[in-house]
This record gives sequence, C-alpha cells and structure tokens, in this order.
Amino acid sequence: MIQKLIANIKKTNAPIVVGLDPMLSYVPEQVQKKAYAEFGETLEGAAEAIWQFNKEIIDHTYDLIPAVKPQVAMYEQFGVPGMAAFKKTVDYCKEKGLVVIGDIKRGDIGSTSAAYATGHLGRVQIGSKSYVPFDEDFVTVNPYLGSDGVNPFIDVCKEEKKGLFILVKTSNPSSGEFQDQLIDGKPLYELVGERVAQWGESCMGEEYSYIGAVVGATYPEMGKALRKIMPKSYILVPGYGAQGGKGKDLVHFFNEDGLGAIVNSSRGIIAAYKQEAYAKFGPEHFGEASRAAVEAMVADISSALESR
Ligand SMILES: O=C(O)c1cc(=O)[nH]c(=O)n1[C@@H]1O[C@H](COP(=O)(O)O)[C@@H](O)[C@H]1O
Repeated sequence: MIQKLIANIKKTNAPIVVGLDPMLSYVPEQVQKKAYAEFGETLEGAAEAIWQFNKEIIDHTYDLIPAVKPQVAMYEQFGVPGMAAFKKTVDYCKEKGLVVIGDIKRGDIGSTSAAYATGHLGRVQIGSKSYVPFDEDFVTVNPYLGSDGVNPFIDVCKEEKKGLFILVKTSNPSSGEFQDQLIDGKPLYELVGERVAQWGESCMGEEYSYIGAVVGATYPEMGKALRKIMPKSYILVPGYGAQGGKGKDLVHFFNEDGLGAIVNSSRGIIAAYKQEAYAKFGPEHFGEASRAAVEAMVADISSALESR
C-alpha cells in the first residue's frame, strides 16, 4: 500500500491528505435538512448527513488528492449508524482510487491490538468464511504500550500489504507533557522515532517502509530532527491549517527526493466554505469551496518545497 500511496502522490503532485472529520456543525443546513426529512433527527439522520457531506467533498476533490483520512471519532459519536457511515466512506474513497488512512489511534495489550488490527486492516474468520470488516489501507497507532501492542498491527500489515502511521510527536499543545521528557538526555519522541525506524526496517516497500510515523506540523524543528532519525519512514503530518501549520513549516518533513511526508488538513478543507477566503461559494457550494482549499494547500506546500 505504501507503493500505491507514493504512486498517487506522484500522479497528483500533491503530498496531502484530506481529513474527513465531519462534525455535524460543519454540515450545511440543506444537507442536514434533507437527511432529517428522510431519517428524522436521529442517529441515522446524522449519519446520513455526514455521509452525504463526505460524498460531496470526495466528488469535488478526489482527482486532486492521493489520500483521505477519516477520523473514526467523528463517526463513532453517532453510534452504530455512524460506524456504518464510516464504512461507506472508506469504500467510496477506495472506489475513487484514493488511499484510505483510518485515523483510529489504537494500541493495547497484544491480544486486543490483534483484534483492532483484524477489524481495521485484516480479515476475520467466521466458521468457513472470512470477511474484511473495515478494510482501510493504513491506520494510526498509539505506541504507548510498547512493542507487544504494536507488533500485532505490523503482522497484519505484512500479511495484507497495508501500513501504519505510529504516533511519534503529536501536534497538540500538551504533546510535550510526556513526549518531550528527557530519558538519558534524549526526548521520548526521539526514542519512539528510533523504534519506528527499527520496526520499519523489516517492512520495506521499494524506497520507503510501510511503517510510518505521525509528527505534527506545529513542531517543525522536531520534525527536522525526526526526518533524519527515520529516513525511510513516511511521515503523516497533521496540524496544517486549522491548528496553525503553514507550508513553510513543512519543508524539513520531506526528504531531498520530495517524498517522505504527507500533510493532513481536515477542518481547513472540509469546512472551507465557512472561511472568509472561500465565503463566495456559500454553503450551497461547499464541495467547490473544499476543492479551492485543496488547490490553495497544494500551491502553498509546492511553493515552499520549491524555494527550499
Ligand atoms: O493522527 C492524527 O491524524 C493526528 C495526530 C496529531 O498529532 N494531531 C492531529 O491533529 N491528528 C488528527 O488530525 C486531524 C487534524 O484536524 P484539523 O486540525 O481539522 O486539520 C484530526 O483528525 C486529528 O485527530
């Protein structure tokens, strides 16, 4: 799957991910009204509204982008219908040729991690039959439990040719509370980065490993250090746009080959129609506003990379 991700990035010339984090408050009124007319103001109604919202955004952007990242929490909040909308979103994006990164941030004791990996990346055996439950291409993994919490995900990736992005240095303001703590003079995030590089060694695609890392755009200097520590790992970089990250902050997350990083923006793209810069589109044309926001993001990152 890392090869498909790289091929899609080269084809679109856009090292970006559209984050499908559909809060109900981002879904324009006309979409909500239509969904509630059919399903009522219910969990089913909300799930239909976020699915229709996603579909419109995907239809307006899929040809410009290599990948999407649905954030499972945004679907889970609507219970079982929400998870059905998650699955519909995954399937639809794959039909459109996009790589799907399931942002699930899981990680537990080995046996539990194995079940998460089965559900999201693998296949489950039921009697004589096997099923692929959610079937994302990559998932995000929390490494706090150590190797035995991560290895079951790696095992499934090897079997199914899928991939991981392991949290190394997160974009949020409090990420330093634990991640920056020094251990024998080295910050914890660097130790985790070194482990990600090791885990990745036995999981190589052609030039890059299918075991990648998450490093926030909001910490560019740390990104620069981590790029060197994990030269063969793809870095998923969230924090662009709504959290303040800009193209110029991102250049050091990339390798000299122009590859190695993929930058996520969720609210900045899916709720673009609410921003002043895209207000001319109005809520009726929210998909077109998202497309314009994708184009602007790609231009910003490309010009930063060209002038480095
Ligand atoms: O794993 C992630 O994607 C992630 C890691 C991180 O350090 N920071 C971070 O914001 N994220 C996710 O990236 C998305 C960022 O959303 P926006 O701030 O709206 O672009 C959300 O889905 C977050 O859960």
